Amino acid sequence: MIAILGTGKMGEALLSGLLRAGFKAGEVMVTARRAERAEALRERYGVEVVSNAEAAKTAQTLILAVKPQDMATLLAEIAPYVPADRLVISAAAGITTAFVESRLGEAVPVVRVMSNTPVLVDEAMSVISAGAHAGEEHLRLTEDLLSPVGKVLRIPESQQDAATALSGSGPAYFFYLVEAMVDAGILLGMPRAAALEMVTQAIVGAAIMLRDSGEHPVILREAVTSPGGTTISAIAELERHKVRAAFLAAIEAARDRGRELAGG
Ligand SMILES: NC(=O)C1=CN([C@@H]2O[C@H](COP(=O)(O)OP(=O)(O)OC[C@H]3O[C@@H](n4cnc5c(N)ncnc54)[C@H](O)[C@@H]3O)[C@@H](O)[C@H]2O)C=CC1
Ligand SMILES: O=C(O)[C@@H]1CCC=N1
Repeated sequence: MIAILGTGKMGEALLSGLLRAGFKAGEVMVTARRAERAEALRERYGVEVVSNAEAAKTAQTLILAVKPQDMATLLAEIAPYVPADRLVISAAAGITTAFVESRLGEAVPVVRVMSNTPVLVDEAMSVISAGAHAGEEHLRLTEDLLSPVGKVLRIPESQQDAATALSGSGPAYFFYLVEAMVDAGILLGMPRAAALEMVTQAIVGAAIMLRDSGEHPVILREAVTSPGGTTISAIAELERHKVRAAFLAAIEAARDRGRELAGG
């Protein structure tokens, strides 16, 4: 039995992924704070919605998907019911395996995961790191849960905040870029729906080329950038507005925020 504790946006995305991957609704239980949320999850997925204590007592694998700010309260609630033969997977930004371990009291195996919302279309990027009491077997179990819904990569825990900033938040930067490009289409007099369709297909095509061609992104960009042509005029403006520097600073800020979250 697998339990997802705190079934918000990420928890629900993981739940739907597990069900698509072949888990039966009877093999997954979830917890939710609000009664309407519990009812919606029950109705949508046919899963049992239980208390955190009940989930901790029953499930062999616990996936903690509350916000970092709510993690201490959740851990205090479940600590009396989590013996050392369970696997605890923490999906929260910033929260270290040591933070979870210190609050569970026993030598519980903890695996830290940072996934992202493309889990909804089985294209997640999930990075995982083992805590002090987690071994190969626990990393394998975590990979088995996550690989049906995307890629899984093992990384040292010291890189988790950087990974959160890159791939955890990554989809948000991409949607932001789409919004900006669609606005540019509007500026040029394009109908919004047509602009969105063009931008979406350009980006999906580019993403698939990047993934499947094995080419470096610089080579792919250069192939679009004709001498004296249109693309270099756009790139010159992006450089003038320091878009690359903005990305470096933005992703560094996200990494720093992840570090702060563990403390508060
Ligand atoms: N949204 C995203 O793209 C990603 C989120 N994450 C991580 O996933 C976690 C959840 O994020 P979101 O889903 O965006 O937030 P959210 O606010 O949608 O979900 C959190 C859920 O936990 C529930 N909750 C809080 N305390 C609870 C408790 N004691 N017992 C039961 N339920 C409780 C809340 O009611 C809420 O439904 C965060 O730790 C975040 O860092 C990680 C990767 C990507
Ligand atoms: O914004 C956040 O804190 C979470 C973590 C990564 C993506 N969303």
